[in-house]
Amino acid sequence: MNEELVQKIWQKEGLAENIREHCRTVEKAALELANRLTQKGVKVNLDFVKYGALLHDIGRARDHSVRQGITGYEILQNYSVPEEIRKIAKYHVGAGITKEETLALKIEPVQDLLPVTVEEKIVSYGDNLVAGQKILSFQETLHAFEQKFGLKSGTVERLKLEHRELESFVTRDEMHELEKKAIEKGLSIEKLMENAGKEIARITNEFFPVIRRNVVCFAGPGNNGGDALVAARYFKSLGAKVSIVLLVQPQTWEAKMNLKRAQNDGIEIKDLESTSGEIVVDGIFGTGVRGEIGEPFASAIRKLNEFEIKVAIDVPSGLNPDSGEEKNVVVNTDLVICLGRFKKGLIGKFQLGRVQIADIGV
Ligand SMILES: NC(=O)C1=CN([C@@H]2O[C@H](COP(=O)(O)OP(=O)(O)OC[C@H]3O[C@@H](n4cnc5c(N)ncnc54)[C@H](OP(=O)(O)O)[C@@H]3O)[C@@H](O)[C@H]2O)[C@@H](O)CC1
Ligand SMILES: [K+]
Repeated sequence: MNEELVQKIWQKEGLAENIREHCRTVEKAALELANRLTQKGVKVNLDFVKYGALLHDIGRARDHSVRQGITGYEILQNYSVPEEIRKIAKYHVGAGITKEETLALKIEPVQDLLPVTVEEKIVSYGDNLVAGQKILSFQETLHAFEQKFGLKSGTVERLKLEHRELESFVTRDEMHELEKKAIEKGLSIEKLMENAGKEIARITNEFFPVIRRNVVCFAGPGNNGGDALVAARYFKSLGAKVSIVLLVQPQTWEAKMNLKRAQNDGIEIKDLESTSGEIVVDGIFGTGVRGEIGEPFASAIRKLNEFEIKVAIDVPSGLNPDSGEEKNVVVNTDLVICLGRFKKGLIGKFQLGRVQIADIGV
Protein backbone atom coordinates (compact mmCIF):
# COMPACT_ATOMS: atom_id res chain seq x y z
CA MET A 1 0.00 0.00 0.00
CA ASN A 2 1.35 3.45 -0.86
CA GLU A 3 0.33 7.05 -1.70
CA GLU A 4 0.55 6.32 -5.41
CA LEU A 5 -2.14 3.65 -5.17
CA VAL A 6 -4.37 6.05 -3.21
CA GLN A 7 -3.95 8.69 -5.94
CA LYS A 8 -4.69 6.09 -8.62
CA ILE A 9 -7.88 4.94 -6.86
CA TRP A 10 -9.07 8.52 -6.26
CA GLN A 11 -8.37 9.31 -9.93
CA LYS A 12 -9.98 6.20 -11.44
CA GLU A 13 -13.08 6.47 -9.27
CA GLY A 14 -13.34 10.23 -9.86
CA LEU A 15 -13.52 11.17 -6.18
CA ALA A 16 -14.44 14.86 -5.83
CA GLU A 17 -11.69 17.26 -4.74
CA ASN A 18 -13.49 18.40 -1.58
CA ILE A 19 -13.85 14.78 -0.43
CA ARG A 20 -10.13 14.18 -1.03
CA GLU A 21 -9.43 17.25 1.15
CA HIS A 22 -11.75 15.89 3.82
CA CYS A 23 -9.89 12.54 3.72
CA ARG A 24 -6.57 14.38 4.26
CA THR A 25 -8.02 16.07 7.36
CA VAL A 26 -9.32 12.76 8.70
CA GLU A 27 -5.86 11.27 8.04
CA LYS A 28 -4.37 14.03 10.24
CA ALA A 29 -6.91 13.57 13.06
CA ALA A 30 -6.61 9.76 12.95
CA LEU A 31 -2.79 9.72 12.89
CA GLU A 32 -2.60 12.18 15.80
CA LEU A 33 -4.79 9.87 17.84
CA ALA A 34 -2.93 6.75 16.66
CA ASN A 35 0.39 8.29 17.72
CA ARG A 36 -0.97 9.18 21.16
CA LEU A 37 -2.14 5.58 21.59
CA THR A 38 1.20 4.20 20.42
CA GLN A 39 2.99 6.39 22.97
CA LYS A 40 0.79 4.86 25.66
CA GLY A 41 1.86 1.38 24.58
CA VAL A 42 -1.20 0.40 22.52
CA LYS A 43 -0.35 -1.60 19.38
CA VAL A 44 -1.65 0.25 16.32
CA ASN A 45 -0.85 -0.39 12.65
CA LEU A 46 -0.14 3.16 11.47
CA ASP A 47 -0.28 2.18 7.77
CA PHE A 48 -3.80 0.82 8.15
CA VAL A 49 -4.81 4.05 9.90
CA LYS A 50 -3.18 6.29 7.28
CA TYR A 51 -4.48 4.54 4.18
CA GLY A 52 -7.78 3.66 5.81
CA ALA A 53 -8.34 7.36 6.51
CA LEU A 54 -7.39 8.37 2.97
CA LEU A 55 -9.74 5.78 1.43
CA HIS A 56 -12.57 5.69 3.99
CA ASP A 57 -14.91 7.83 1.86
CA ILE A 58 -14.14 6.25 -1.51
CA GLY A 59 -17.75 5.02 -1.66
CA ARG A 60 -18.84 8.66 -1.99
CA ALA A 61 -17.46 8.61 -5.55
CA ARG A 62 -20.66 6.71 -6.45
CA ASP A 63 -22.94 6.70 -3.45
CA HIS A 64 -24.11 9.54 -1.21
CA SER A 65 -26.43 7.45 0.92
CA VAL A 66 -25.71 5.87 4.33
CA ARG A 67 -24.75 2.73 2.42
CA GLN A 68 -21.57 4.43 1.18
CA GLY A 69 -19.37 2.42 3.56
CA ILE A 70 -20.38 -0.85 1.89
CA THR A 71 -20.05 0.74 -1.55
CA GLY A 72 -16.53 1.83 -0.60
CA TYR A 73 -15.70 -1.70 0.55
CA GLU A 74 -16.98 -3.07 -2.77
CA ILE A 75 -14.95 -0.55 -4.77
CA LEU A 76 -11.78 -1.39 -2.84
CA GLN A 77 -12.19 -5.07 -3.74
CA ASN A 78 -11.14 -4.09 -7.27
CA TYR A 79 -7.74 -2.94 -6.04
CA SER A 80 -4.88 -4.62 -4.19
CA VAL A 81 -5.77 -3.04 -0.88
CA PRO A 82 -5.46 -5.07 2.35
CA GLU A 83 -8.77 -6.37 3.74
CA GLU A 84 -8.05 -4.50 7.02
CA ILE A 85 -8.20 -1.21 5.10
CA ARG A 86 -11.34 -2.18 3.13
CA LYS A 87 -13.09 -2.88 6.43
CA ILE A 88 -12.14 0.57 7.74
CA ALA A 89 -14.20 1.99 4.84
CA LYS A 90 -17.02 -0.46 5.49
CA TYR A 91 -17.46 0.30 9.21
CA HIS A 92 -16.69 4.02 9.43
CA VAL A 93 -20.13 5.58 8.81
CA GLY A 94 -21.55 7.42 11.85
CA ALA A 95 -20.16 5.69 14.91
CA GLY A 96 -20.94 2.41 13.18
CA ILE A 97 -24.42 1.15 12.27
CA THR A 98 -26.11 -1.79 13.99
CA LYS A 99 -27.91 -4.62 12.19
CA GLU A 100 -31.27 -3.28 13.45
CA GLU A 101 -30.40 0.16 12.11
CA THR A 102 -29.41 -1.22 8.67
CA LEU A 103 -32.88 -2.79 8.55
CA ALA A 104 -34.59 0.49 9.46
CA LEU A 105 -32.39 2.43 7.02
CA LYS A 106 -32.99 -0.18 4.26
CA ILE A 107 -29.26 -0.82 3.85
CA GLU A 108 -28.65 -4.16 2.17
CA PRO A 109 -27.46 -6.71 3.08
CA VAL A 110 -28.77 -6.39 6.65
CA GLN A 111 -25.74 -6.71 8.93
CA ASP A 112 -23.74 -5.09 11.73
CA LEU A 113 -21.52 -2.35 10.34
CA LEU A 114 -19.63 -1.72 13.56
CA PRO A 115 -15.91 -1.11 14.00
CA VAL A 116 -13.95 -3.79 15.87
CA THR A 117 -10.17 -3.29 15.50
CA VAL A 118 -8.36 -0.32 16.96
CA GLU A 119 -7.58 0.98 13.45
CA GLU A 120 -11.28 0.78 12.43
CA LYS A 121 -12.26 2.67 15.57
CA ILE A 122 -9.56 5.32 15.17
CA VAL A 123 -10.69 6.21 11.63
CA SER A 124 -14.39 6.12 12.49
CA TYR A 125 -13.78 8.34 15.54
CA GLY A 126 -11.31 10.60 13.68
CA ASP A 127 -13.90 11.08 10.92
CA ASN A 128 -16.48 12.03 13.54
CA LEU A 129 -14.16 14.70 14.97
CA VAL A 130 -13.76 16.36 11.57
CA ALA A 131 -16.23 19.04 10.52
CA GLY A 132 -15.38 20.51 7.10
CA GLN A 133 -11.58 21.00 7.24
CA LYS A 134 -11.58 21.50 11.03
CA ILE A 135 -10.73 19.00 13.76
CA LEU A 136 -13.11 19.51 16.70
CA SER A 137 -12.70 18.45 20.32
CA PHE A 138 -14.68 15.48 21.58
CA GLN A 139 -17.03 17.78 23.53
CA GLU A 140 -17.79 19.88 20.45
CA THR A 141 -18.38 16.72 18.43
CA LEU A 142 -20.64 15.25 21.10
CA HIS A 143 -22.70 18.43 21.18
CA ALA A 144 -23.07 18.38 17.38
CA PHE A 145 -24.02 14.69 17.42
CA GLU A 146 -26.60 15.23 20.15
CA GLN A 147 -28.18 18.01 18.07
CA LYS A 148 -28.18 15.88 14.93
CA PHE A 149 -29.11 12.42 16.22
CA GLY A 150 -30.81 13.08 19.58
CA LEU A 151 -29.49 12.82 23.12
CA LYS A 152 -30.31 9.15 23.64
CA SER A 153 -29.65 7.85 20.13
CA GLY A 154 -27.54 4.76 19.52
CA THR A 155 -25.12 6.85 17.45
CA VAL A 156 -24.46 9.24 20.36
CA GLU A 157 -24.01 6.31 22.75
CA ARG A 158 -21.50 4.70 20.40
CA LEU A 159 -19.59 7.96 19.89
CA LYS A 160 -19.19 8.12 23.69
CA LEU A 161 -18.02 4.50 23.74
CA GLU A 162 -15.43 5.24 21.03
CA HIS A 163 -14.20 8.15 23.15
CA ARG A 164 -14.00 6.04 26.31
CA GLU A 165 -12.11 3.27 24.53
CA LEU A 166 -9.65 5.47 22.66
CA GLU A 167 -9.24 8.47 24.94
CA SER A 168 -10.10 7.58 28.52
CA PHE A 169 -8.98 4.01 29.10
CA VAL A 170 -6.95 3.03 32.17
CA THR A 171 -4.37 0.51 33.28
CA ARG A 172 -4.81 -1.55 36.43
CA ASP A 173 -2.59 0.90 38.41
CA GLU A 174 -4.47 3.95 37.13
CA MET A 175 -7.75 2.31 38.14
CA HIS A 176 -6.33 1.66 41.57
CA GLU A 177 -5.48 5.37 41.89
CA LEU A 178 -9.04 6.36 40.92
CA GLU A 179 -10.39 3.91 43.47
CA LYS A 180 -8.14 5.46 46.17
CA LYS A 181 -9.33 8.96 45.29
CA ALA A 182 -12.97 7.86 45.47
CA ILE A 183 -12.34 6.42 48.92
CA GLU A 184 -10.66 9.67 50.06
CA LYS A 185 -13.83 11.46 48.94
CA GLY A 186 -15.91 9.30 51.28
CA LEU A 187 -16.88 6.28 49.17
CA SER A 188 -15.97 2.77 50.32
CA ILE A 189 -15.11 -0.47 48.50
CA GLU A 190 -18.38 -1.82 49.88
CA LYS A 191 -20.35 1.00 48.24
CA LEU A 192 -18.40 0.74 44.96
CA MET A 193 -19.06 -3.00 44.89
CA GLU A 194 -22.76 -2.45 45.53
CA ASN A 195 -22.88 0.08 42.65
CA ALA A 196 -20.95 -2.33 40.44
CA GLY A 197 -23.26 -5.30 41.08
CA LYS A 198 -26.38 -3.19 40.54
CA GLU A 199 -25.07 -1.82 37.23
CA ILE A 200 -23.96 -5.26 36.02
CA ALA A 201 -27.50 -6.60 36.48
CA ARG A 202 -29.09 -3.52 34.90
CA ILE A 203 -26.85 -3.46 31.82
CA THR A 204 -27.02 -7.24 31.30
CA ASN A 205 -30.80 -7.02 31.45
CA GLU A 206 -30.80 -4.32 28.74
CA PHE A 207 -28.92 -6.59 26.35
CA PHE A 208 -30.32 -9.96 27.42
CA PRO A 209 -33.61 -9.67 29.35
CA VAL A 210 -33.25 -11.87 32.43
CA ILE A 211 -36.83 -12.26 33.62
CA ARG A 212 -37.65 -15.93 34.29
CA ARG A 213 -34.31 -17.00 32.82
CA ASN A 214 -31.57 -19.00 34.56
CA VAL A 215 -28.70 -16.70 35.45
CA VAL A 216 -25.59 -18.22 37.01
CA CYS A 217 -23.02 -16.00 38.70
CA PHE A 218 -19.49 -17.47 38.90
CA ALA A 219 -17.48 -15.97 41.76
CA GLY A 220 -13.70 -16.15 42.14
CA PRO A 221 -11.65 -15.29 45.25
CA GLY A 222 -11.36 -11.50 45.00
CA ASN A 223 -13.50 -8.43 44.56
CA ASN A 224 -14.42 -9.38 41.00
CA GLY A 225 -16.17 -12.32 42.65
CA GLY A 226 -17.68 -9.90 45.17
CA ASP A 227 -19.23 -7.93 42.31
CA ALA A 228 -20.79 -11.15 40.99
CA LEU A 229 -22.25 -11.90 44.43
CA VAL A 230 -23.86 -8.44 44.58
CA ALA A 231 -25.13 -8.77 41.00
CA ALA A 232 -26.85 -12.05 41.96
CA ARG A 233 -29.17 -10.16 44.35
CA TYR A 234 -30.04 -7.59 41.71
CA PHE A 235 -30.68 -10.24 39.05
CA LYS A 236 -33.11 -11.83 41.47
CA SER A 237 -34.92 -8.53 41.96
CA LEU A 238 -35.22 -8.28 38.14
CA GLY A 239 -37.09 -11.59 38.09
CA ALA A 240 -34.31 -13.97 37.07
CA LYS A 241 -33.84 -17.50 38.46
CA VAL A 242 -30.41 -16.98 39.99
CA SER A 243 -27.75 -19.26 41.36
CA ILE A 244 -24.12 -18.80 42.39
CA VAL A 245 -21.12 -20.98 41.67
CA LEU A 246 -18.58 -20.29 44.40
CA LEU A 247 -15.20 -21.51 43.18
CA VAL A 248 -13.38 -20.86 46.47
CA GLN A 249 -14.28 -19.06 49.68
CA PRO A 250 -14.13 -15.29 49.18
CA GLN A 251 -10.86 -13.73 50.35
CA THR A 252 -11.85 -10.11 50.91
CA TRP A 253 -14.08 -8.72 53.66
CA GLU A 254 -16.46 -7.11 51.14
CA ALA A 255 -16.85 -10.31 49.11
CA LYS A 256 -17.42 -12.37 52.28
CA MET A 257 -20.15 -10.01 53.40
CA ASN A 258 -21.86 -10.12 50.04
CA LEU A 259 -21.83 -13.90 50.08
CA LYS A 260 -23.79 -13.73 53.36
CA ARG A 261 -26.21 -11.21 51.89
CA ALA A 262 -26.84 -13.39 48.85
CA GLN A 263 -27.44 -16.43 51.09
CA ASN A 264 -29.78 -14.39 53.31
CA ASP A 265 -31.65 -13.48 50.16
CA GLY A 266 -32.23 -17.19 49.51
CA ILE A 267 -29.94 -17.49 46.49
CA GLU A 268 -28.81 -21.05 45.88
CA ILE A 269 -25.12 -21.97 45.81
CA LYS A 270 -24.39 -24.72 43.28
CA ASP A 271 -21.25 -26.66 42.50
CA LEU A 272 -19.52 -26.41 39.19
CA GLU A 273 -20.48 -29.90 37.97
CA SER A 274 -24.22 -29.53 38.49
CA THR A 275 -24.62 -26.06 37.11
CA SER A 276 -26.30 -25.09 33.87
CA GLY A 277 -28.31 -22.18 32.58
CA GLU A 278 -28.68 -19.68 29.79
CA ILE A 279 -26.90 -16.59 31.03
CA VAL A 280 -23.60 -16.77 32.88
CA VAL A 281 -21.80 -13.96 34.64
CA ASP A 282 -18.03 -14.15 34.85
CA GLY A 283 -16.78 -12.85 38.19
CA ILE A 284 -13.81 -15.22 38.37
CA PHE A 285 -10.93 -12.76 37.95
CA GLY A 286 -10.80 -9.05 37.23
CA THR A 287 -7.87 -6.66 37.40
CA GLY A 288 -6.19 -8.77 40.10
CA VAL A 289 -5.39 -11.74 37.86
CA ARG A 290 -1.76 -12.86 37.66
CA GLY A 291 0.18 -15.80 36.28
CA GLU A 292 -1.29 -18.88 34.64
CA ILE A 293 -4.82 -20.05 35.43
CA GLY A 294 -4.77 -23.28 37.44
CA GLU A 295 -7.56 -25.43 38.93
CA PRO A 296 -10.42 -25.10 39.75
CA PHE A 297 -10.47 -21.85 37.75
CA ALA A 298 -9.39 -23.25 34.38
CA SER A 299 -12.20 -25.86 34.43
CA ALA A 300 -14.63 -23.18 35.54
CA ILE A 301 -13.71 -21.00 32.56
CA ARG A 302 -14.19 -23.95 30.19
CA LYS A 303 -17.56 -24.74 31.74
CA LEU A 304 -18.60 -21.10 31.57
CA ASN A 305 -17.78 -21.00 27.87
CA GLU A 306 -20.44 -23.67 27.26
CA PHE A 307 -23.25 -21.27 28.26
CA GLU A 308 -25.30 -19.55 25.57
CA ILE A 309 -24.75 -15.98 26.81
CA LYS A 310 -21.59 -14.97 28.62
CA VAL A 311 -21.22 -11.63 30.40
CA ALA A 312 -17.85 -10.67 31.88
CA ILE A 313 -17.40 -8.35 34.82
CA ASP A 314 -14.65 -5.76 34.23
CA VAL A 315 -12.44 -8.03 32.07
CA PRO A 316 -13.03 -11.51 30.66
CA SER A 317 -11.26 -13.89 33.07
CA GLY A 318 -7.98 -15.04 31.61
CA LEU A 319 -7.24 -11.76 29.82
CA ASN A 320 -4.49 -9.48 31.08
CA PRO A 321 -6.23 -6.14 31.80
CA ASP A 322 -3.21 -4.08 30.71
CA SER A 323 -1.70 -5.93 27.74
CA GLY A 324 -4.73 -7.85 26.48
CA GLU A 325 -2.60 -10.98 26.42
CA GLU A 326 -4.61 -14.19 26.75
CA LYS A 327 -3.62 -16.73 29.38
CA ASN A 328 -3.93 -20.53 28.97
CA VAL A 329 -7.75 -20.27 29.12
CA VAL A 330 -9.99 -17.24 28.61
CA VAL A 331 -13.71 -16.46 28.76
CA ASN A 332 -15.24 -15.99 25.27
CA THR A 333 -17.57 -13.22 26.17
CA ASP A 334 -20.61 -11.72 24.43
CA LEU A 335 -20.64 -8.61 26.61
CA VAL A 336 -18.03 -7.05 28.87
CA ILE A 337 -19.10 -4.59 31.55
CA CYS A 338 -16.08 -2.51 32.54
CA LEU A 339 -16.33 -0.85 35.92
CA GLY A 340 -15.69 2.89 35.98
CA ARG A 341 -13.37 3.03 32.97
CA PHE A 342 -12.51 1.09 29.80
CA LYS A 343 -9.59 -1.26 30.56
CA LYS A 344 -6.55 -0.81 28.32
CA GLY A 345 -6.13 -4.52 27.51
CA LEU A 346 -9.55 -4.61 25.83
CA ILE A 347 -8.77 -1.95 23.21
CA GLY A 348 -9.55 -3.18 19.69
CA LYS A 349 -10.69 -6.62 20.83
CA PHE A 350 -14.49 -6.27 20.69
CA GLN A 351 -17.09 -4.90 18.31
CA LEU A 352 -18.13 -1.39 19.34
CA GLY A 353 -20.97 -1.70 21.86
CA ARG A 354 -19.91 -5.11 23.17
CA VAL A 355 -17.95 -3.40 25.93
CA GLN A 356 -20.19 -1.25 28.10
CA ILE A 357 -19.05 0.93 30.97
CA ALA A 358 -20.77 0.90 34.33
CA ASP A 359 -20.53 4.19 36.16
CA ILE A 360 -19.89 3.21 39.77
CA GLY A 361 -18.85 6.55 41.27
CA VAL A 362 -15.09 6.66 40.58
N1 LIG B 1 -11.29 -0.58 41.07
C1 LIG B 1 -12.48 -0.30 41.60
O1 LIG B 1 -12.80 0.84 41.81
C2 LIG B 1 -13.40 -1.40 41.94
C3 LIG B 1 -13.10 -2.73 41.59
N2 LIG B 1 -13.96 -3.72 41.82
C4 LIG B 1 -13.69 -5.07 41.36
O2 LIG B 1 -12.53 -5.56 41.94
C5 LIG B 1 -11.76 -6.25 40.96
C6 LIG B 1 -10.37 -6.37 41.41
O3 LIG B 1 -10.43 -7.07 42.62
P1 LIG B 1 -9.16 -7.81 43.22
O4 LIG B 1 -8.06 -6.83 43.30
O5 LIG B 1 -9.62 -8.47 44.47
O6 LIG B 1 -8.77 -8.84 42.09
P2 LIG B 1 -9.56 -10.07 41.39
O7 LIG B 1 -9.33 -9.92 39.96
O8 LIG B 1 -10.91 -10.20 41.88
O9 LIG B 1 -8.72 -11.37 41.85
C7 LIG B 1 -7.81 -11.39 42.89
C8 LIG B 1 -7.85 -12.73 43.58
O10 LIG B 1 -7.59 -13.77 42.65
C9 LIG B 1 -6.41 -14.46 43.00
N3 LIG B 1 -5.69 -14.80 41.77
C10 LIG B 1 -5.20 -13.97 40.83
N4 LIG B 1 -4.70 -14.65 39.79
C11 LIG B 1 -4.86 -15.96 40.07
C12 LIG B 1 -4.53 -17.15 39.38
N5 LIG B 1 -3.93 -17.14 38.20
N6 LIG B 1 -4.85 -18.32 39.95
C13 LIG B 1 -5.44 -18.36 41.17
N7 LIG B 1 -5.78 -17.25 41.89
C14 LIG B 1 -5.49 -16.07 41.34
C15 LIG B 1 -5.68 -13.55 43.90
O11 LIG B 1 -4.85 -14.30 44.73
P3 LIG B 1 -3.52 -13.63 45.38
O12 LIG B 1 -2.85 -12.86 44.30
O13 LIG B 1 -4.02 -12.73 46.44
O14 LIG B 1 -2.77 -14.79 45.88
C16 LIG B 1 -6.81 -12.87 44.65
O15 LIG B 1 -7.33 -13.69 45.66
C17 LIG B 1 -12.00 -5.46 39.71
O16 LIG B 1 -11.70 -6.15 38.53
C18 LIG B 1 -13.48 -5.17 39.86
O17 LIG B 1 -14.23 -6.25 39.36
C19 LIG B 1 -15.27 -3.46 42.44
O18 LIG B 1 -15.55 -4.45 43.37
C20 LIG B 1 -15.39 -2.17 43.18
C21 LIG B 1 -14.66 -1.02 42.62
K1 LIG C 1 -14.26 -11.27 35.05
